[in-house]
Amino acid sequence: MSIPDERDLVSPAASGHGRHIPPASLARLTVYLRVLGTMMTEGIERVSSEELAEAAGVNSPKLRKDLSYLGSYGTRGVGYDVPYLSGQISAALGLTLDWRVAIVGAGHLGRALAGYPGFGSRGFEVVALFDADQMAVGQEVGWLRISPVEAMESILEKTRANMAVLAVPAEAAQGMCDRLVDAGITSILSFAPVVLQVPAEVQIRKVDMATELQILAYHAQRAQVSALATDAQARMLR
Ligand SMILES: NC(=O)c1ccc[n+]([C@@H]2O[C@H](COP(=O)([O-])OP(=O)(O)OC[C@H]3O[C@@H](n4cnc5c(N)ncnc54)[C@H](O)[C@@H]3O)[C@@H](O)[C@H]2O)c1
Repeated sequence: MSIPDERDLVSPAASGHGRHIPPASLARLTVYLRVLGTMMTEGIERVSSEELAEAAGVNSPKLRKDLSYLGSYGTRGVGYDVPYLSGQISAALGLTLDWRVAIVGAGHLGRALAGYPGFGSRGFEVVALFDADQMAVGQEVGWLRISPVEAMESILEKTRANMAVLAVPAEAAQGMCDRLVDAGITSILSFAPVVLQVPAEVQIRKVDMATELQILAYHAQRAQVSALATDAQARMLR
């Protein structure tokens, strides 16, 4: 993901509890939600913060801090009610809303996203897929048919899309973003490697795998340096 900024924070209204949720906590909340979902399918009704933290791969003080943003503190000795906590996180993340996603750009990425069956169970229904290439228009991807971008506004209205994913080349991204905004879309996820300008009321997130890889490389290099330093220290003490 791109470097977090103010826009990466959930608005007080969206958090449902009047507090901003920092981006790192927000990311972990989605992990807790997935873990709680698995617990519910296994019929688990209560979970301690230690158990939930372990299943999510975090420490329990961090988990308790994250959940405190929702006003959820659990009950000492009893833990958290699994379905209730899951509902609370879903509400804070806005997942109780009906998210209907349109994908703009049906190339490698757009088709892979449109064909992925895992979004529905996480609350996101892909309702339309657009492309500017007449050769692509009409082709089927999963259960969707690629629509011509010329008809985007009317199809967005007809499908009641309220979220969009931009998977077009960088040079087409701002123009398509403007059209989405003009059509009333206020939540946009962009894969295009450009900075997009949107009005303040529009939420935009950028997915940048190259940035993620650079961050990963930085941490891997730090871990290597620190392992070498520990080695050298151990040799000196021998
Ligand atoms: N963030 C990441 O990690 C990541 C990874 C891969 C690709 N990307 C970016 O995602 C975008 C898509 O990548 P891809 O590999 O799918 O490219 P692609 O060339 O396979 O697909 C792009 C598609 O967009 C269509 N298109 C062009 N202009 C359009 C317009 N105005 N309206 C609608 N459709 C239009 C093209 O016809 C094509 O089908 C690119 O900007 C790429 O740089 C980002």
